Amino acid sequence: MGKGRTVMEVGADGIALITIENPPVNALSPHVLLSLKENYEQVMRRDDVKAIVLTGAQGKFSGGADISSFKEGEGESPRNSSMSIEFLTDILEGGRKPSVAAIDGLALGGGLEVAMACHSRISTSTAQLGLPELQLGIIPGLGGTQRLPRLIGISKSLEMMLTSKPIKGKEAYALGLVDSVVPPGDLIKTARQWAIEIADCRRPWVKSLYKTDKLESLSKAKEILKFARSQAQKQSAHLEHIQVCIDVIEYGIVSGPRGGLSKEANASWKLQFSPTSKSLVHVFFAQRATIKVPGISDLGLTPRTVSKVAILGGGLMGSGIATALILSDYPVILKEVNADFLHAGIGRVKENLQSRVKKGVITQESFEKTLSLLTGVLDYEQFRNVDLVIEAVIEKVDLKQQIFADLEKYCPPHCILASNTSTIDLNLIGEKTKSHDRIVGAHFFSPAHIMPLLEIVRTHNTSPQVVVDLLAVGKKIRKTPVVVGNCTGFAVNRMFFPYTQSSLLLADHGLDVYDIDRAITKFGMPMGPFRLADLVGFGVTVATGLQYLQSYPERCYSSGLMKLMLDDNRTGESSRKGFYLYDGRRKAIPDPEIHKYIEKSRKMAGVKADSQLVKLSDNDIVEMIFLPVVNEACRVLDEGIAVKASDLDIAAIMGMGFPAFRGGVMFWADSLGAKYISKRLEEWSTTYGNFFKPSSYLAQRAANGIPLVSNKSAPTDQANSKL
Ligand SMILES: C[C@H](O)CC(=O)SCCNC(=O)CCNC(=O)[C@H](O)C(C)(C)COP(=O)(O)OP(=O)(O)OC[C@H]1O[C@@H](n2cnc3c(N)ncnc32)[C@H](O)[C@@H]1OP(=O)(O)O
Repeated sequence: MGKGRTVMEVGADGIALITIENPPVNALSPHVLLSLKENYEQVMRRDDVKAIVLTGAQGKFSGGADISSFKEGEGESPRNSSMSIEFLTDILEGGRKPSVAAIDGLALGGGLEVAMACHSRISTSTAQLGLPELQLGIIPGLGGTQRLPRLIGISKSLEMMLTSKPIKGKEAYALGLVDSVVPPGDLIKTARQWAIEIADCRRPWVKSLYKTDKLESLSKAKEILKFARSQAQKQSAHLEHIQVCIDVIEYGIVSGPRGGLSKEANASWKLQFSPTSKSLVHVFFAQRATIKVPGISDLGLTPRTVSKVAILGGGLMGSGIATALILSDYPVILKEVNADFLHAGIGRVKENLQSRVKKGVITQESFEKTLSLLTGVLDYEQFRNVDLVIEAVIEKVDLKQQIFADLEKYCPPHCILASNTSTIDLNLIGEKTKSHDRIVGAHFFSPAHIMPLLEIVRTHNTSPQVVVDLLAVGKKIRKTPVVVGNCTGFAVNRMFFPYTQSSLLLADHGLDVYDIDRAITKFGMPMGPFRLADLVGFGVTVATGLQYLQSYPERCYSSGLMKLMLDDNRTGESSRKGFYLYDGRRKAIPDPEIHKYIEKSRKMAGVKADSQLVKLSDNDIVEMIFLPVVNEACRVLDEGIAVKASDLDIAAIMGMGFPAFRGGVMFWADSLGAKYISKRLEEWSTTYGNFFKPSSYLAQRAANGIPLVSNKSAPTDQANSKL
């Protein structure tokens, strides 16, 4: 990110046009803000300037404060307070000359806050306006908590801040956040005219900070804020900054906006250095770094056009993938083996789309249009002009081998041949073909049209062009791709296996499964391992567990617990009986009966209930479950299966539900330190066996006293050499 600047041009009409220039998103770096302040000090002095139009270069107003500079200034006194009060409030908003913001593209965070300090805002209909600071663990720090409620009311402004979702220019106009919506070509001209009219007192000179007409009454305001506070407490108990944001808004309403500004500035500065913000900022950059893959994205390859996609298998995965693709305008051919299966597959796609219509995400009209992109087939006839095939049939090696041999016959030679397998070695799948360079894994997560992660699995033979093509498809369907190497379980499932196994080990050793689920949920996972096993179904978990046992026998804890329950027709949520019992509304109710299975499983494993383990604290439970996950993540990195540690953070957050506010599994591990993790694992391995044995990568880092991940977003040397 460059340091940026603002550029000023004074026209014969007396308008100073100030343009923010800091590609790619015109972020408000300290340089940009300083330069803006200097421009303003100059225009206030110049007699030839009547009014100011503020805009952003390259069709983007501003993407907000420069996130990469957040770590600067820790321990110093707040910089935001002088910016939000002395500059924005006293010079820009309080100055003798009016300012109009001309907004195209983005006005996010600090960008929108600067625009709100202007006396009027003109935007295009497609401009995106929002205050997404909360998603970074901070609160708006340039007056947003005070000006937005005064421009559009508390209810809507709370919604915008709490969801971090931007609104488009048209909606902003309806709410009163912008004063006019014009085509991009008329933006600057209109803003100039508007600024002149304000200066000539032909239009109102509005200071947002002191507007009151949109604010709800004090009693109503308190009611809205109380409700928001209790909702946030229920949904995001770990996230203190949400409560701080609500407090700051309330303070401004009760004590006046000027006091609100100071409180906001201090709180936002402090939050910037909180562990939550550091984690979420790491996640922001880690997510954007997943597409930077050495030996792939640095070759200067251009993605080839993918105009048509074919999917094999209309089950849960295949139909979800088809839904994701047609929703992004890809024409899709869905192949099944018989008319009944095909009918069911298309039915699933329809249901996925219908649920969007019900939620108001798409209209009935766009439902019809989207569905018309899907064609069901029973043979390969229409595969002759597809550019990408995604196989999503059941996990049977011989079936997949036959399918890939057929695909080689029927698809054009340039067509990418992808498999959605979650565990099977891709070399095995492609064994009966000569097309190894175009075979790749496209591992989606269920439900595929909703879950944001796409694991792109490359073998030693997959061509970089194919990976580049798939990265582009992933971007178009709005998935976050993580490029990984080929092995049993790839990255996400490799991390999932020890998660499930350590939970089963603890249960066999006498720990209450409901206590485990509670401790893990308290840590921030959406549900505990046993509730998750019920959701996924024991059949799948037992089958994938076997694959792991075959591939990595030296470090498996093999528990018979789920198999025992499966044999008794307890399959998980689908049979309304798993570790929990389920009523008709999916409520999970603990079942004392499960002790019977645990007793049996314990006997089979030849272990005894351990009085030490039974007394474990919540923190110890979390560590006994997640430190083996960290250990496996270290192996994945060491083997070059993942290119960089930050990719594993994203894979854990988006594929496993690891709490983003902890920064991902490796970022969290670094907060504990390799030495501590290795020591704990070593202790447990002497008592409970090899399952806990620290990997050589971890042990080496611990012994040498270096952080687990020395440079979190830099590729490992091993990754370069092995992939
Ligand atoms: C004081 C204030 O209240 C505090 C704030 O303003 S906090 C900042 C608030 N703003 C935000 O949260 C916006 C964050 N950015 C985004 O959501 C998206 O980047 C966007 C919608 C602006 C653009 O999305 P998109 O076009 O898909 O591009 P995207 O790949 O995300 O970003 C392009 C590049 O700009 C960088 N970038 C985007 N916004 C940035 C920002 N605010 N600061 C620093 N870098 C930023 C990205 O890291 C990326 O860099 P890279 O090319 O080196 O990987």
